[in-house]
Amino acid sequence: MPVRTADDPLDEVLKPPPDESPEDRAVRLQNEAEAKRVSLAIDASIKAERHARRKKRIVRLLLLGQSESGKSTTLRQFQRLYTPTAFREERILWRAVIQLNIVRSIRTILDALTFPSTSTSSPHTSPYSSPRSRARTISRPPLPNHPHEQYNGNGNDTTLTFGSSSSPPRVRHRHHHHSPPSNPDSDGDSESDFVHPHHHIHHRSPRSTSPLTLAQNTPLDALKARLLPLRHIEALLIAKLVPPNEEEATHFARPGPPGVGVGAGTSAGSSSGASSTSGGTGNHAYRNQEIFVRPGTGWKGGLARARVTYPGSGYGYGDHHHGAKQNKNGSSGKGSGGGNGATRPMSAGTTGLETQDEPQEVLNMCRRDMIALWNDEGVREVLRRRKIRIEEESGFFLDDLERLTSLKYMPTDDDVLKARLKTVGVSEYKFEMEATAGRDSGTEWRIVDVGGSRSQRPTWAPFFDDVDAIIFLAPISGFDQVLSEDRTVNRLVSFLSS
Ligand SMILES: Nc1nc2c(ncn2[C@@H]2O[C@H](COP(=O)(O)OP(=O)(O)OP(=O)(O)O)[C@@H](O)[C@H]2O)c(=O)[nH]1
Ligand SMILES: [Mg+2]
Repeated sequence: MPVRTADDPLDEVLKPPPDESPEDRAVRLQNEAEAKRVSLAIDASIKAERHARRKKRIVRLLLLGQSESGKSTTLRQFQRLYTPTAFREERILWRAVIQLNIVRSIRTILDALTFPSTSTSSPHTSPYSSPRSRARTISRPPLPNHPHEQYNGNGNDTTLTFGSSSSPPRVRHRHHHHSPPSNPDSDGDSESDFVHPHHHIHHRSPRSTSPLTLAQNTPLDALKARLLPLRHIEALLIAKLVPPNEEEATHFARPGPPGVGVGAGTSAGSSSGASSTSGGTGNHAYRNQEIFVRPGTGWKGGLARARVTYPGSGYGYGDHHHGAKQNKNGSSGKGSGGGNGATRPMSAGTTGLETQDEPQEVLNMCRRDMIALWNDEGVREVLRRRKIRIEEESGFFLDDLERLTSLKYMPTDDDVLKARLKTVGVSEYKFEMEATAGRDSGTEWRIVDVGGSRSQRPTWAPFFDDVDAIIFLAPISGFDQVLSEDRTVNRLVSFLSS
């Protein structure tokens, strides 16, 4: 039977040496007292933390619904109502999204004028065309492939006249001839869409000078040339919004054939890795696909010129991003980042964003032309006949150009809520109600925002387990609309089967 030499093996290890001097003994005792003090402090802190965690109520909320149903908008509403200070500080960062929304709306118009019906302005392919018109065109046969509607590559073959011409509607084809549609008012995507008392489409030799003008007597070609910098701005904004390592962050629309549209062949310029941001030989299939970024703060961080740490800010900028193929137990899962001590972009007034912003300067420079373009009756008529209702689309700001293009423009709360940036992936945001929001502090809200398009829905599954509430958003306008990702599916039907 073994003989015990000590009650505690540690005593054996830690016991003082037998020949310890009185001085060494004093030092040792002092060290032991200090160690005990630190240990007790750690115990007390752990106990207090446990107590606080038990006291704090955490509410987990999952936002679900189709794409464009308003999930991210609802999230922003939460931020606006319950963390107003943080929301206000962040508004300047939304300016880039609003700029991009504007630039893309303008390009949609110019594309509609430049590519009458074979290109992206077709309701069959343009995400900017009204969902209603898309719904109506679901079962239509493909567009007639009229030779005169095809782009010939020189960028000058199709020209439009706008203005107060009293000439009757007419279509002239210098190189091609075909019979006009039997019913000019039919709902089809026919040549008749482009015939209007106030404008005339015709083809001319590439060398001819455009006789065609906007109502303000501005030749369309000249206007397009003056709006060319918007192409660069579009690429620049995407490069700003998309983190450098984001491979599929954007299906950025590629420019059309050389020399056509808002601008052609403008490279991404300062692109810092935004994939396929531009290029002169783009594939039309990608031309008008909607731009998206991963949710979370990645794009916001990219916009901020400086960062600052807000200890105890109570607002979780360090939201947890979950990739499309990642479940919530993945490497970016809960428990890290966010909350106190999170890093967040600095806000307006301190970053200098409002004074040194190239896109804003370019928009300011182009504002007269953009306003003229949008307000031109002939242009409106072309859009109407093309059934492109950008004013019904999310991210529509063209009615507010005067204000939005000011050099000192600061997005209002409403602007931020209206801005459209598609979500891909899943992200969790932490909120702790600010005292100014008039609510009890102590409740932490964790809101999960997901991408709503059909390809994104498998990523929702892991988040059902651990939620206190789910808000499923269903836009009531969807009854006669179709999914942008599949225009053969009615939105309401898709919603009911989600
Ligand atoms: N008129 C109107 N527009 C709204 C309303 N709610 C949201 N919107 C607009 O509709 C768009 C909805 O976009 P998001 O909130 O980004 O939609 P989402 O559900 O997050 O879409 P995905 O990120 O693609 O899944 C925004 O541009 C809003 O401005 C509303 O109640 N009325
Ligand atoms: Mg969203």
